[in-house]
Amino acid sequence: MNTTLSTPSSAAGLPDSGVSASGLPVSLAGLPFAKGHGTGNDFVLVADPAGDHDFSPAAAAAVCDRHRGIGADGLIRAVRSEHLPEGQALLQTNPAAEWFMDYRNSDGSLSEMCGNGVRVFVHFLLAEGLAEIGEGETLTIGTRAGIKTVTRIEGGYAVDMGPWEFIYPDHAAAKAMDAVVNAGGLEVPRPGLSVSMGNPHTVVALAELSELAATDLHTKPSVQPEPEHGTNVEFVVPAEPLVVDGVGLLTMRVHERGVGETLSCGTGACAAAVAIRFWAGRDAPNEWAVTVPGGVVGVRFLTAEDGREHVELSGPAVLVARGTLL
Ligand SMILES: N[C@@H](CCC[C@H](N)C(=O)O)C(=O)O
Repeated sequence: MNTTLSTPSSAAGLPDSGVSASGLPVSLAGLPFAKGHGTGNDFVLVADPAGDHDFSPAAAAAVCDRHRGIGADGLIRAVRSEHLPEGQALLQTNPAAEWFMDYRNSDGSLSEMCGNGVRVFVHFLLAEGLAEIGEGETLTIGTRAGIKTVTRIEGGYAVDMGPWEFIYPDHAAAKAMDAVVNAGGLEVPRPGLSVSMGNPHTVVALAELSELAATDLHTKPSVQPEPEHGTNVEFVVPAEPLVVDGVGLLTMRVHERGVGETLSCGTGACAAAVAIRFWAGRDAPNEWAVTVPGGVVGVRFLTAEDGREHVELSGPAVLVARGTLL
């Protein structure tokens, strides 16, 4: 007997209208990309100088899919600021911000900022010949969290992330915590502190590395109250002793908004240092080393030219591959 299976064209790998066999919009077919990471936080990077290739949330999610796409924690598009409304607004205050980092999480959602991403973004611009800086020189980058200055340093990049803020200033200052956080593997819910690094974070301190290892981040931790647009959640263990040679030592795992658990989060490392420094009090250091599953990033608190306290994030940036979207 002859049996014929009826298969929808998309499942057979045949394109639906407007979608190529890869599942991406046909308009993106042929677009070159690079793959890179910063301490294991990985990104697909696309150069789109004239802003011709805006990715829909679905297209970004398809590219970042680890089974059916290239696979990444986020998609980064390099666009000349003049071609995006957000970029044009930044150019009014700082004409040096030629390039804009258009960042999407792996679920396709936009984020204001990505600390590991902006280092890899600058590394990508240099590798593509779209910008040129030597060691000790800086590049001014537009992001949805404002302008960031990135300095090329030995072994990587240092980013002036700007000032940090409490998300609930009155509550945080009065009670030293402003959220209750629960996650699988924790015996009881924990107090958290909500910190903005341009994007939202909720930081929880744990006492032991064994407790950190037992925390289940396969599902999204519950955060009450949760910031309006969601939050990234950092679980942090301060070292014992906390400070060695003037540097505060932290170990962190993170559940990222729009992604899930990642090997590293630069803005999260900054938020973790902000919270632990706040809890530790007056004698806490200004320099921190934050160990994440994917490596170590540095965080420093500096008084900037504007007289405000800024956070500086430093770490490596690596490109691992180039290819073409089909
Ligand atoms: N991994 C990033 C943060 C990426 C954005 C985040 N998931 C959000 O939605 O805010 C980093 O290195 O900072």
